[in-house]
Amino acid sequence: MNQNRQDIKVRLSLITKEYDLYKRKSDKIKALFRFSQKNIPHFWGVKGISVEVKSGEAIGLIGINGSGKSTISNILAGIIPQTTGDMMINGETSIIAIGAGLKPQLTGIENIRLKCLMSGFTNEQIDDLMDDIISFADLGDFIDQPVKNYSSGMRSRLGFAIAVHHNPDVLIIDEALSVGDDTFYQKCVDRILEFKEQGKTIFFVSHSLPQIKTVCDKVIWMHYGEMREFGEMEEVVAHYQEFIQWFRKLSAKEKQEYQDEYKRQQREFSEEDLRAKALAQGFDESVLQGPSIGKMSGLTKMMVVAATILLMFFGTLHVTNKSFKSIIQNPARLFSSEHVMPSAERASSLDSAADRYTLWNG
Ligand SMILES: Nc1ncnc2c1ncn2[C@@H]1O[C@H](COP(=O)(O)OP(=O)(O)OP(=O)(O)O)[C@@H](O)[C@H]1O
Repeated sequence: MNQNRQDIKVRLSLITKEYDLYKRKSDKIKALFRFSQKNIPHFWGVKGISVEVKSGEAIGLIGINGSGKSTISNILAGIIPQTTGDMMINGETSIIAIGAGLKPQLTGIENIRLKCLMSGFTNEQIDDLMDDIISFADLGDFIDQPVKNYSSGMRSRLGFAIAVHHNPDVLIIDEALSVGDDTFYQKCVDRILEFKEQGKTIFFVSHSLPQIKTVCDKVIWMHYGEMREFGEMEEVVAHYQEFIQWFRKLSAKEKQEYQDEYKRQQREFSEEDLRAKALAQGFDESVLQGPSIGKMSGLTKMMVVAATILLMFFGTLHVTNKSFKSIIQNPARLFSSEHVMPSAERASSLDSAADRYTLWNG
């Protein structure tokens, strides 16, 4: 049992992602100061998934468009926080998604240096790695061009070359192999298989079932924010194909009704539903907590606002050198330019004035 626990590289416990569907950017800022989030439409992109993955396993993420695959890969990579749930990752992660983290204005070489510096490499280490990364990306003269001039396949090559040279413990690949040509695809697959042999963990998001079959041992089938199935690759892929065949046979109206119903469930999913899920899966209450500041309760928000006002008040007192007592006696003094000296300070300043008078006048 202990051995098994040590071997676990990634553990997701009831992970959710709730998106706020703001109409305008300004609504997002306004919401920070609102005590209730009730009037903002919500959408649960991920509705509480739990999974344990071991070292050396390659996990495929499959599912129709909008089922939550990229949301999970972004949470795993730390690009976005989960709304609730626990995530344990034993080691470093690196994500390869088309263009993820690449700065369009910088050249290929500049992007390599920037991403490596951000990952904690020294300039000497980067100099040692640079030729290998450039050779893996195989972009010719384009390596000196700004990334904004790259095709999606070229961005994917650069992203892949950088990520595999970071030597991460957990490699997340989000559709990045779908845009490369056959030669590059084979080079990437070989490197992924090498990683697996070294005991690294791979998460592989793809719509291509042949790619999933080449790379993955196990598969997570995502369906409208739920993990519909997690298990051996062959079995889950077969069930997914059966679903796709069934879905294709539906009429346009039936397809629409099916999608509308699941989307409704994603909009109306509630904390009570999540609590029930936690209970059913044997989790305790702590798994219902999350890191998101936007989801603070009304009381917490009030306390944060009160603390901020107090901080500003005492900060102003400190900067303007006014005493708490004098402001309580006359609050208008807080905004006046008059300097109110605390009594002890006033006494000592009177003493020193008297001393100066004695010194000068004898
Ligand atoms: N920033 C966001 N704000 C609101 N909703 C979002 C946001 N990002 C994703 N979503 C919604 O969450 C759901 C899951 O999206 P996600 O991109 O994870 O799906 P996916 O399975 O990767 O889709 P695809 O196969 O099309 O790439 C979708 O319904 C999507 O519309």
